[in-house]
Amino acid sequence: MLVEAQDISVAIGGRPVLDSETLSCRPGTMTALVGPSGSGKTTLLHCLGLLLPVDRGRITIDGDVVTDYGAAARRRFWRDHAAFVLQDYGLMDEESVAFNITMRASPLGRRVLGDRERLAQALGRTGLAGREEEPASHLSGGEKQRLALARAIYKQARILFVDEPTASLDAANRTMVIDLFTDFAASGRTVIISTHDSEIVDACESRHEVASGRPAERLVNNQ
Ligand SMILES: Nc1ncnc2c1ncn2[C@@H]1O[C@H](COP(=O)(O)OP(=O)(O)OP(=O)(O)O)[C@@H](O)[C@H]1O
Repeated sequence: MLVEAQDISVAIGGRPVLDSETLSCRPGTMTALVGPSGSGKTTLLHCLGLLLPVDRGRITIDGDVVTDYGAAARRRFWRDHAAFVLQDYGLMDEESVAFNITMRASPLGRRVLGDRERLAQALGRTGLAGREEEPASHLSGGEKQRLALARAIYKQARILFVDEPTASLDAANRTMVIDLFTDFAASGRTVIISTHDSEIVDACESRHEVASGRPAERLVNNQ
C-alpha cells in the first residue's frame, strides 16, 4: 500500500510536536523514520497508522484520504490491512503465545484455532517454536517483541508499522528481525519503522528525518 503524508502537523497539549511533515512510503520498501529523541518519530508513526489524528495536512493510503476516515473505517483498516509492533507490544499477558499470534480460540478458550501452518511459520521465523502453550507473561522483553512480530507475520498484513524494533534484542535476534522486515518488504508489503538503529536504517530503501520546525521536504531516497 502506498502511504503519502502531506504537510501534516500535530500539537499535543497546545505544543507543536510535528510540523509540516511530508513523506511517501512505497509498497515493497522499508522506510525508516529517524531523528533525535523527542523529535516526533513515534508520533508520526502513530499518525500514519491512524492511531492519532492530525491537526493539519492529509494522509492518503492507495489514494484514499484516510485523514477523513471515521471510527468504523479506521477499524476496518486496522483489521484488514495493518499490523503494529509498538513499544508496549500490545500483548495479552495471561493468554498463550499461540493465542496472541492467532487471536482465535475455541468457545471455551482452551484450544487455539486458526491456521496451524501459518502459526508454525510465524513461530519458526521468530525463534519461538515450542513456546506456543506458554503464557505471554513468561516471555522476556525481547521474546515479547518477537511475539508481536510473529503476530504480524501470521496476519499477513499489507502494511507494517514498527516502533523501535531492536531496542531489547541481542545481536543475533536483531539480525533475524531485520531479515524479517526485508522479507516483508520483498513480498510487496509496506514497512514503516521508527528507529535509532543505524543497521536498520541502512537496510531501508528510504529514510525520512523527523525534525519539527524545519522545512517540509526531507525525504532522502537511498536508491
Ligand atoms: N501523549 C503525550 N502527551 C504529551 N506529550 C507527548 C505525548 N506524546 C508525545 N509527546 C511529546 O511529543 C514529542 C515527540 O515524542 P515522540 O515519542 O513522538 O518522539 P520520538 O522521536 O519517538 O522519541 P524517542 O526517540 O525518544 O522515542 C516529545 O516531546 C513528547 O514529549
